[in-house]
Amino acid sequence: METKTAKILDGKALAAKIHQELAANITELQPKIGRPPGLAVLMVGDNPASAAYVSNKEKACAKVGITSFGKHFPTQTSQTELEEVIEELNQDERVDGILVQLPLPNHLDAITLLHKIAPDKDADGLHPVNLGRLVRGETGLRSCTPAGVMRLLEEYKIPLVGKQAVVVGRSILVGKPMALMLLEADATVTIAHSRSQDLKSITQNADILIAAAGIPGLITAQMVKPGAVVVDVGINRVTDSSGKSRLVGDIDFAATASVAEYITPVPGGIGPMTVAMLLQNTVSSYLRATSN
Ligand SMILES: Nc1nc(=O)c2c([nH]1)NC[C@@H]1CN(c3ccc(C(=O)N[C@@H](CCC(=O)O)C(=O)O)cc3)C=[N+]21
Repeated sequence: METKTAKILDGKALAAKIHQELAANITELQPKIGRPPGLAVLMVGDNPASAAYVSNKEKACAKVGITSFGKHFPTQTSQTELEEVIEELNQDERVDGILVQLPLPNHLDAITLLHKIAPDKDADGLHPVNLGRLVRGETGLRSCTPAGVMRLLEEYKIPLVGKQAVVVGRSILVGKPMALMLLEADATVTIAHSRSQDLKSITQNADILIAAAGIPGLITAQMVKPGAVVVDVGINRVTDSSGKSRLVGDIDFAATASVAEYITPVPGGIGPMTVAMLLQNTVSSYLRATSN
């Protein structure tokens, strides 16, 4: 019997292309504007995963010509101190984007902190003003991970109008804004989550299935409709039987690849797209800040 294999939605390649386009834009604009775009990345504490992500973001900035203002604070840093730093960055004309790396240490209130970021410098697109703009279909900074998913689907010309899209996960970071963006693109959207009954019967209807629950192996091949487009937003570090650590998504990739028409890999799928959208948001803020 012939076994089919899904085509790969290559986020890593598209992210590289977007980086090149942004770099070319910046090279052209910088002499006219008189300064490069700037992104401030605030990290608190020494969570090794966060440190690795932050360092990736800073490297990506350097590659495209965005100045990164890295601010690394000790774990005990107070809420007031961080709020003051954000206030200064809001006023700093060299800074177009501000990002607070999550998760934060427990004594800090992430929500209150994110509220302090000037909405037009909210490179992560997580400020309530930007989420509200998304609800209303207004222009604004869009959350990076779901924006990266949409950009990747667009690149491969995946039809969305009238299609059944199922988002598994309802976080503020991914699930909720993802559902809104799919709705904006005229898909018929269902949000499933940890309390959903009979998850399989829901996912089996999906023409477009987005897994964003953060649970390794949650989506098995039996849960996927043949010919579906499957997007894996999960980034889970697991230790395999030989004791080696590796990244896996929420989807059983090997088995699902023989059922789906398209699939995103982990790594090399949505992770790099998230970083590309962060840089793109920073450049849009730069254009807006300098165009008047
Ligand atoms: N304020 C804030 N904004 C975020 O966007 C944010 C955050 N906090 N906290 C943590 C999560 C996680 N996240 C990732 C982004 C890219 C990759 C990525 O590029 N991953 C590579 C692999 C990297 C590796 O090998 O470790 C890939 O999937 O190919 C992963 C994870 C952004 N986050």
